[in-house]
Parts: sequence; structure tokens; C-alpha cells
Amino acid sequence: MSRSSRRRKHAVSQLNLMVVGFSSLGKTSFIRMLFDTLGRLKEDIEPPASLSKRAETAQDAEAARTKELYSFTLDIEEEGEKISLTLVDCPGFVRDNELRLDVQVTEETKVKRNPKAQDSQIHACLYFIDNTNNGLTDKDIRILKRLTARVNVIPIVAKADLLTTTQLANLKKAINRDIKQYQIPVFDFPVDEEDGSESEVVEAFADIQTQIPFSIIAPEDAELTDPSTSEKILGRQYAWGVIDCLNPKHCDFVVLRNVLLSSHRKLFKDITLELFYEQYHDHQGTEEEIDGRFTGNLN
Ligand SMILES: Nc1nc2c(ncn2[C@@H]2O[C@H](COP(=O)(O)OP(=O)(O)OP(=O)(O)O)[C@@H](O)[C@H]2O)c(=O)[nH]1
Repeated sequence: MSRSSRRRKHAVSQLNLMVVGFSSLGKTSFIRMLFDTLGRLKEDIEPPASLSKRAETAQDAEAARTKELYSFTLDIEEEGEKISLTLVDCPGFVRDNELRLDVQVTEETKVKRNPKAQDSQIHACLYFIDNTNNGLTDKDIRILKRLTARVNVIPIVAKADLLTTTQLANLKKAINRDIKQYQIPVFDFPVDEEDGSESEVVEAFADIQTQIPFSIIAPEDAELTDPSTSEKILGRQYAWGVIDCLNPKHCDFVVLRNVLLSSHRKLFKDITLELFYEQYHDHQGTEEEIDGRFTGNLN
């Protein structure tokens, strides 16, 4: 094996993901589910304390609220590639407090910048949308415009178990309508039929685009068994049946996980470097001009 291929084999790719959105939409639960489904290289790694604070009742919701931004890094392996994955969980935006909202969005899109540390930039930001609204609110639009100028943004509808199939389809349609109408450049999944890709690859990517915004269902704490297979699952139990959070028929988690960690990981990183990072270099100057870089200190 040549020295360069040996180096490639042992190379570790850095990936930094962030979750953002209003309070109580399921951001921490998503990170917990991702953590639980990762092929971690060191199994004994404990999740941060904030991840174990669950809120299954209204009473403990306040205690479990993410109070300040935190991040943690895991060494994982995905399809034979080693990845150093940093997950960043942000406190939820508070509705009805305009002033705090503005301060918070600025804080979260701001950075302790280290222009040389490209690998500490956020490569993809998952923006959680409230599924009780009929599309994007004015505040979502304002926040998304700011975020999309600075980072790859992927819209998410969490707690999809609370919607029927028709309600979810209508909500997705309404969100996509608003994204188009307000010209919000969320990440879109390129389909380039000219590039000689296998037609299955083109089809798979086109399919991903139709799933945006991705729907997520996070599991409850209790151990559940799939009644049809008797296997343990990450799920939610209802009077009328059991949801398997990893079943693509129930939600888009598995597709999203694959997009983030595998199929589009490199693209997120390339765009971050080429577009957002270059923008930063082109605009070196005042604090305001560069206030959006997600580089530097992730702690
Ligand atoms: N029904 C349902 N409830 C969920 C789901 N995901 C999370 N929850 C519940 O929603 C509540 C809030 O979840 P969190 O993950 O703490 O939400 P968050 O967005 O991190 O909240 P903040 O810390 O306030 O920003 C908890 O009671 C969760 O159990 C889901 O997929 N379905």
C-alpha cells in the first residue's frame, strides 16, 4: 500500500453539525437519537449530561430545557470511514420575546473566529420547524434568512408522530411554498443528470429532494419491541400501535442520517469551504461583516 493511500485509509474526516430552532421542538431528542444510532469507535463514551435530561412530562420540561449552547465530539465510523463528529445543541429560541430572539440568533450565528481553523466551522445546521404552524412563521423566515447566508441549512419537521400522513404532506408542501416564496436558500440536493452518474444515484438524490423538510420522530425512553418481529426498537408506543423511528415509512430519520454522515457529507464540507468560508475571506473587515462565521470555538 502506498504511503498516500495508507494516509487516506487512516485519515479522519471532521464533521460539525448544529441543531437550531424554537424551544421544545425536539432538538435535544434528535441529538440523543443520533448518538444512540452511531457506530461509535469507543463504545464506552458517555453522552453529555444534558442529553440524559429527558422531559416526558410537562413538569420536568423546564428542567430539561437546553439552557446554553454545548457541543461534544465523537469518533465514529460510517461506511468504513472514520469521522470525528461534533454535535452542537443550541438553546431553543423563546417565542414572544423579540429582543431576546434577536440577541440569541446573533449569538448563535456568531463566533469566536479562527480563520485558520476551517474544520471548526459548522458544516450543516438543522433548523427545526414547529409542526403546529401552517408553514413558516415571520420569525422562522427572519431566522432562516440569516442562517442560510452563513451555513448549509436543512429544514426539519420534528415530532412527526403528532401529524397524520396527510397533515405532514400538507405541512411539507406549505414549508416548501414559503421557502420558495421568500427565496430562502436552504440546502438543496443537486440532481445533475449530465454528470454521468448512474441513473439510480440520480433517482435517489431526486427522491431526497422531495422529502425536504425531513420529518423526524424521536423515541421515548421506554424499551419497546416491534410486535411483528419481536425485535427491540427505538420507538414510541401509542394505543393504536408502535412507531419505529428507524423505519423510513414512519419518518425520514434514516435518510437524513445517511445524507449527513455519508452521501452528502463531502458536499456540505466543500460548500462550507468554497462558499461560506471564502465569503468570510472576501469580507474580512468589520465585526458586522463577518459576524456570521460559525468557525472557532464550539465549546
Ligand atoms: N411526540 C413526540 N414528542 C417528542 C419528540 N421528540 C421530542 N419530544 C418531546 O418534546 C419535548 C421537548 O423535547 P426536546 O428534545 O427537549 O426539545 P428541544 O428542542 O431540545 O427543547 P429546548 O431545550 O427547549 O430548546 C420533550 O418532552 C420530548 O420528549 C417526538 O418525536 N415526538
